Amino acid sequence: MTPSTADTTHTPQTGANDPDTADRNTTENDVQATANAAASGAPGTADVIIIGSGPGGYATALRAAELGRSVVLVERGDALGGTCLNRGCIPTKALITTARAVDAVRQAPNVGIDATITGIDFGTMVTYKNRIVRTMTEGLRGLLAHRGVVVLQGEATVTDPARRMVTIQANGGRDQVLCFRKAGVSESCGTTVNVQADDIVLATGSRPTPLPCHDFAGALIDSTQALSLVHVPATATIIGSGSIAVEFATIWSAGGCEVTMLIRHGRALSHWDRRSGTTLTRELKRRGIHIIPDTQITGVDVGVNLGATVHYTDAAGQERTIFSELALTAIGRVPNTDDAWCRALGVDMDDDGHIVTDAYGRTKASGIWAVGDITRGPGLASRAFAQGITIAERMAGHDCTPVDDDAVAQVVFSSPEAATVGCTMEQARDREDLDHVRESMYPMLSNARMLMSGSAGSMSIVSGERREQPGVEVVLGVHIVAPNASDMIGEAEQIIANRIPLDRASSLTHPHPTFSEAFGEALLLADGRPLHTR
Ligand SMILES: Cc1cc2nc3c(=O)[nH]c(=O)nc-3n(C[C@H](O)[C@H](O)[C@H](O)COP(=O)(O)OP(=O)(O)OC[C@H]3O[C@@H](n4cnc5c(N)ncnc54)[C@H](O)[C@@H]3O)c2cc1C
Ligand SMILES: NC(=O)c1ccc[n+]([C@@H]2O[C@H](COP(=O)([O-])OP(=O)(O)OC[C@H]3O[C@@H](n4cnc5c(N)ncnc54)[C@H](O)[C@@H]3O)[C@@H](O)[C@H]2O)c1
Repeated sequence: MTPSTADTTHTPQTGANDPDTADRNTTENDVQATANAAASGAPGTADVIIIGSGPGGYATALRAAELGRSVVLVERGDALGGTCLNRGCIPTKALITTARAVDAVRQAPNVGIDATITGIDFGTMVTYKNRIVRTMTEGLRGLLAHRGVVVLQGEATVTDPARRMVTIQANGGRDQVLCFRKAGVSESCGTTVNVQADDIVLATGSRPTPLPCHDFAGALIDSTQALSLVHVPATATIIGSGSIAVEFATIWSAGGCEVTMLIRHGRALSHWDRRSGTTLTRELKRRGIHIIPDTQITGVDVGVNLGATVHYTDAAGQERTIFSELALTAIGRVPNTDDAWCRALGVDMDDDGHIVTDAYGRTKASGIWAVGDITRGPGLASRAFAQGITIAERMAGHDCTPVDDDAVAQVVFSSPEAATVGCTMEQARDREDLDHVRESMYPMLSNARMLMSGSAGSMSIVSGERREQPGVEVVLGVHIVAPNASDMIGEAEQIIANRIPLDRASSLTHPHPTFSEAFGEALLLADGRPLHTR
């Protein structure tokens, strides 16, 4: 397996042999065989070709290669890892590390440390973020090479869906498609490369949604531009109240920026459970973030070096404006499925442009699969990883468990964190397959570690019975706001996804004294056996 070069000025060399496993040897032999074919001008072949190297694409590639399939992964960007590693999860969390440190210093006097913040060096924050990103993307390149995945750098299009032919063209100012078989070693392999595969996996990801009234321009920026800033803005307006809005409010506010959030509803995370949204909104305000609820954006004025003036109507219907150095639009993302070649694949798409698949990632078109943000469901790296594994195993003929979107946990890495999995009380009440739905609220400050943290929080558990299993109460949803919510939600996800009965889940111990103990106590409370609560 290797790509063929349409202009055969260069014969690709084979990668170094890695004798770790027999499967790897098979793959390397395929590489050699098709490299010879490529030299004679025949089309390159692979068992699987994947378009896009984000979490969905690279997880599929890693698992497919592990299962002994020959894999080509195509990425048009310079770095591997897609949005998550380069413009999403990793850089934001690297910057949030600073926000955590700021919180710790603010809390320091309460625990006997005389500490104040005399300045925040955003340049150092950016260097730190870039170093983390580089380490992760280079690590991914090394891992892919180790598994025998051939990486091509160029713009991919599916040119013949029926034959599963993908054409890769040099892009980004380069006149050659680059081929990586070893980490860090590239070979030029022509301006255009064709690869024919048994299976094509689409993993082209998503991009920020612009405001209906104004595209991104000047000081009206998206999250990618926000991550490229080399200074903290003095003032910023953030439009939206989802994960991106709340995380940038946390980062910039910690860096000394005066942040105003213009939100459509009465609370941040309005599509989450009410208690979490209300608690988090209060905590963000307590940290100095200005939140204006029930607004509707009517226009934005921007100009080079002139900042951004956002026009909106407030809760009373009054026309208002707010001026700031920057305005960040964070109102969701659109799937990258609008290219003509993608529309011509013969796959079904929903009204938002998401590709429709079955539970295993298979589209309507034979041999074409889709993974990650281009499919309908939570736009999360964690989900894309799990989908990628499922697709690779299904393509290899394995019997595997599909991803259950209803049991995918979401975390917002604010201060404090917010985390959710499963359904809210309102959603559970509306479902016809559930009976005896109820909600119990655990008072977070009765947990010792919560008390020590100096932060407020909330935790609620939604439970009920599934009609198919009457008499067995199970956990249906868990919603947490707490400094370590991201660590606690994993346990809740296991309990919900594996449908562990509430009486069994609540009988497990939790190390003492920990934040996770709060979840154990909340389960006991939900099961009608409260210990340290009334
Ligand atoms: C600011 C931000 C923070 C986030 N934080 C988190 C978080 O903390 N936790 C979490 O779980 N999720 C987070 N996410 C979401 C997460 O990043 C995405 O869900 C995830 O990256 C989706 O993976 P993907 O593989 O579907 O697509 P992407 O990661 O978008 O990757 C798609 C790749 O395909 C490439 N591509 C597209 N078209 C072509 C083509 N024609 N040829 C070649 N290559 C192509 C693109 O260059 C890109 O590299 C965050 C997102 C953002 C924006
Ligand atoms: N920690 C994480 O897991 C994390 C962090 C960042 C981003 N992400 C992912 O990235 C994607 C994008 O995040 P996001 O925060 O942009 O989207 P989101 O879907 O989380 O939130 C969008 C917000 O924008 C608001 N909104 C929508 N249209 C609007 C309009 N016209 N005017 C004003 N407000 C409007 C919505 O009410 C909502 O509050 C999501 O899929 C998210 O899961 C995840």
